[in-house]
Amino acid sequence: MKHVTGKSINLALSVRGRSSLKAVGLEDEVIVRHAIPMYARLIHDRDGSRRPIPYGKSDQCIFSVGRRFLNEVLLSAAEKHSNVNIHFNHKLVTCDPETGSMTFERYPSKEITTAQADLIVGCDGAFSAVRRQMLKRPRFNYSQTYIPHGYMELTIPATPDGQFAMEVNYLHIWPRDSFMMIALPNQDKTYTVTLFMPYENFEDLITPEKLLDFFFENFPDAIPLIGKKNLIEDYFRLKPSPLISVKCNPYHVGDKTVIMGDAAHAMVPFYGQGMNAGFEDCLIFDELLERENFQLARVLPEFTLYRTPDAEAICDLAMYNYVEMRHLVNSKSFLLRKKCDKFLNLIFADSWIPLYTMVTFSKKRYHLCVKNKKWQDKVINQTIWAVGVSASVVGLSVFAKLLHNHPHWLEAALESLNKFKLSMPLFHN
Ligand SMILES: Cc1cnn(-c2ccc(OCc3ccccc3)c(C(=O)O)c2)c1-c1ccc(Cl)c(F)c1
Repeated sequence: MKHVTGKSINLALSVRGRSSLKAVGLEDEVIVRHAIPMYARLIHDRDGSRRPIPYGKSDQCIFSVGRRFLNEVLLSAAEKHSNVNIHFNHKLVTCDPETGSMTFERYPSKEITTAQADLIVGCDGAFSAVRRQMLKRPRFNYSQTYIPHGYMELTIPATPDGQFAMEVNYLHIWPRDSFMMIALPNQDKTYTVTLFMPYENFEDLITPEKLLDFFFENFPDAIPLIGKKNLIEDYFRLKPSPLISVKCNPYHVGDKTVIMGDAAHAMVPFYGQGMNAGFEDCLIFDELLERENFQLARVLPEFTLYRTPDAEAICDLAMYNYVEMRHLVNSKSFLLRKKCDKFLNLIFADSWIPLYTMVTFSKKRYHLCVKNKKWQDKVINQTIWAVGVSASVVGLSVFAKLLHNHPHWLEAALESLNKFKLSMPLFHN
């Protein structure tokens, strides 16, 4: 698979994305025919040990799907509709979001062609050409953040006998402080490995020796899996891709233009929700079309109003995870975090659900996941505080009762304290 800079080779599909595929009758084709379920994380430690942490019940899994396969399935399904015309190799050069006029440059002829739309739906990614035109309009809010980390995709080939080189139904994670690496399985028995690292670290690894030393120190078990030759060739052939988070508002212009997916809310990949959020945009937009009887003048502003809090919440959660995960210096801290999550969920059952579980394995609106998490934290803190206070009260009353029943214990304690003070020159005033 040729690496296209900035486009990950495989993606994590979870329940939100599945629901959108189901709505267009493609869930089985993607899930049954192609996707590889990952029922747990497999945390790789520096010493080469691996520990699985299941996502939860057996039906709670995320799926690894290939971008190319997904594109092919979606395009094939779209072109089956007689009213769909697909024009490849047409780059949108500019558009007028208010009138729906569009100008394209054809590749490779560079011929300019125009078109007029009743509705422009801009799903053209984090560096959207449609959004660029919206940006020129008054009262269009926009913010973007490049994080110091970049990412590079490497490959773990299949074994000589054509099998997966690692355990297959896992999301492989190597948590290493500010370096993070993950691997998702592909249908061709390879793994796509994504190395997340500050650009300055990528820039430090300028020779094969430095690269191998770095991997030997941080990801020793990955060297034989990727292969030294492949690692060196891929690493120096590719360039790290930037990671950007984009928020903007509104997502529409009048009844003529709407943006969705990364064009509307690009997020850093540390929640594995980018594609799921974009697919969920489509489902929500479709439901609004039905509900408002295709009145675009109502549907578009409603889409902005409804979707903005959720899109911004998941952008914030992904950035929050980016910060959090860098403090998981090794697998033990990652494991501890997840064990705490599991313990609290066991103790507080349905009133305490790990945030990752709410986001990944439910369709609860993203902003309500955050709201619920804040409520959960408040309840936990209050519960722990109450347990702490009552334990102290109980402890003190037991202590007072003991002293009441054995007054000589207090005399003996005070006498030995005096002796200790006399023996310590520090206490002499
Ligand atoms: C592609 C994909 C799909 N889901 N996730 C994901 C993300 C976060 C997770 O935990 C957050 C957390 C763990 C421990 C402490 C705080 C937060 C978990 C998990 O719990 O398994 C899984 C990723 C992913 C993407 C990039 C990196 Cl670097 C990564 F490690 C995983």
